Amino acid sequence: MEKKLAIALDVPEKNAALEILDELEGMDLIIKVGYSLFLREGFDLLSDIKRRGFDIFLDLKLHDIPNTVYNAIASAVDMDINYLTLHALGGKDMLSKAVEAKGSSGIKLLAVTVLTSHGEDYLEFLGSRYSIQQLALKLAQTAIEAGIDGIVSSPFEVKELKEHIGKDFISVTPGIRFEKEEREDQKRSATPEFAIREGADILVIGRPVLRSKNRRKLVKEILQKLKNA
Ligand SMILES: O=c1ccn([C@@H]2O[C@H](COP(=O)(O)O)[C@@H](O)[C@H]2O)c(=O)[nH]1
Repeated sequence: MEKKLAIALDVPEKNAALEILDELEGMDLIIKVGYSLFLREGFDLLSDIKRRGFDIFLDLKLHDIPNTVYNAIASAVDMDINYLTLHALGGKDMLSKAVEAKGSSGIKLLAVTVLTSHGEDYLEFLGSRYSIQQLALKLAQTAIEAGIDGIVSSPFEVKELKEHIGKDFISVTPGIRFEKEEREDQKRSATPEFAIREGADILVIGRPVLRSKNRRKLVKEILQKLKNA
């Protein structure tokens, strides 16, 4: 598939969001809206995003009992969104119900494996007998078997997932940072070049773009890297 860039619109409210959307208008981008902005601004903001020609990635990271996730996704299919996340940790039954609720709608369901803010120490703390790589693969395999469209992981797991999962899927990688840039809370972060090389299909980037003095220029540069891949 054509490689894409998702901008994480992690800003506190609508005016800040619109300023960024206006700056990026006309570019071939996915706009990722997390639950903090969505809870504050709701569907109106999603319409603003669509009106500017962007695809919408609603990052709600659903994780609940199967029936509740089924109902959430049944509601989501009526909205004009392109991608929606849920946690693979919710298990096979939850993932299968999500796929059932999605039905024939065009929405792409993306399963989050191990958050990019976690390191091996967190799995040790949980008493896991799996490494991050192993757990991400196990969760991704379960999600893809259930019929989920894509997998969210750090760039470090992409190659292994692509090699071991016998089906096509969309690989989505947050945790993107430029060389020598502050990683903040991202423990498994990598450069755009690395993520592309490993086979990621959608790169998700938030703060490095949001804090840039010239967001449009920076986004253009990343899009060029994706185009050249
Ligand atoms: O494992 C995950 C899953 C989702 N995210 C989300 O991606 C962006 C990353 O933002 P940055 O500012 O580039 O760190 C953010 O919205 C997260 O909620 C993730 O980082 N890791």
